[in-house]
Amino acid sequence: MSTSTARSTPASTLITNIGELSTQDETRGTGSVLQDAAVVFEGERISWIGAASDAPAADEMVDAGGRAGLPGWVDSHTHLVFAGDRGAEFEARMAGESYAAGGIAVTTNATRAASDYDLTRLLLARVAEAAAGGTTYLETKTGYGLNLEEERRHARIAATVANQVTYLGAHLVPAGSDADDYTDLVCTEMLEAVLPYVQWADVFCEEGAFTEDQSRRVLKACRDAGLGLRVHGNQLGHGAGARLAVEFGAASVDHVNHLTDDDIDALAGTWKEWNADGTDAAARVAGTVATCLPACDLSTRAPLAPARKLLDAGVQVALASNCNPGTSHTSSMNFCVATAVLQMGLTVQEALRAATFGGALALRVHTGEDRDGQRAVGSLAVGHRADLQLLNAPSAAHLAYRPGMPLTGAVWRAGQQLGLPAR
Ligand SMILES: N=CN[C@@H](CCC(=O)O)C(=O)O
Ligand SMILES: [Zn+2]
Repeated sequence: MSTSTARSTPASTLITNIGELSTQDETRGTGSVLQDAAVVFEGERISWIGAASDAPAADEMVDAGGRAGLPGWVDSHTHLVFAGDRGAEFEARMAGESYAAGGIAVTTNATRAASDYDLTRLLLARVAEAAAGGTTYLETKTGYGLNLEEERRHARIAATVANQVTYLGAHLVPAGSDADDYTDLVCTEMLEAVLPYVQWADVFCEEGAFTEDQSRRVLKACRDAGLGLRVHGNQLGHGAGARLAVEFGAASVDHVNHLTDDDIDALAGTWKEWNADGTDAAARVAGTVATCLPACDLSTRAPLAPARKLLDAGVQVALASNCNPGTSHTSSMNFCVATAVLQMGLTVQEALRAATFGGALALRVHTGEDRDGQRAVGSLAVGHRADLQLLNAPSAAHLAYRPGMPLTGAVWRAGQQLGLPAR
């Protein structure tokens, strides 16, 4: 992600006197939360982590003053390439209307009418807003273009700003199109047009959007084209989304509000090897992450996704903002974490993990180098990307203990401290 708010970077930075450091580093096991800790960055990478009393010297020293530190948020599900406003639709929903996929068309009209300049400006502003809230790595999607030229344009613009881009041509069948003809287009020329810009493909498998059969065609064509897969599924009702995600080895199924026990078992099955005793942490093969979107659940008055049940079944969970103008007009991961703790039954550390390591797992950047040659994100360990946030609080529990308070105190992305808006 690039914004103009980054400050110049010293060769090395020591952040010391961190009262509580939630590393989310799996290899530390139960010792992943350090007290009185310090971290050293060299360029974009973490070069040292440990007790503040043992910390080496660095070119620059930041005294955290006992505040809490944690990885930057990894937001693995957003729709930030859009223009227009759907506040009236939201207000009608709060007055009793229910959410339907058809609202997507309103944003499609407004987005098609926006220039490249305006869409880029809007996207940059949204990414900067997310970064000011502690998000240091994010995915975004196409899906408001819904014709070949517009989907290509949105993918191209997204790729200039987001860390990873997902092709969601199969978001809605545009008005006046035959569903099967449109699905064919998504699977052929449109797919070819977006390929230079995207790493992932997604399909909205839901009543009012794409059927199981159409979704299967999209997933197959996109997999054959070499894209990683994800699915918008089980948002509005019990559907085929989670099942298809497992069948196709998708990296995530997102929303998951309406899951049967069989769906949960199928998702858990993809994590069997990961969860087996004695598997080396670095060598484990990731399964299908269940991505929960609490801000969306609240904004659509949907039943909250069963994050607790999923975790208890052994499924890896991510929390993401789903920032979009229809169902979740917020990029606040602090809000998602607070909701997951207060309403979805997660512990503080489980929610932090889902919003950092879980998102990285869903984007397959939890370990090693990502597709752009960048480093692992979502956890703090030597060699990982230096993405860290300090809270204006002594512990991360304050995110849920003081919900809605402006707790993001300082953010580093790839070793660069971001200039946060003054309060
Ligand atoms: N569910 C499908 N897509 C978006 C909503 C899109 C819209 O209504 O504009 C979502 O993830 O919630
Ligand atoms: Zn979405």
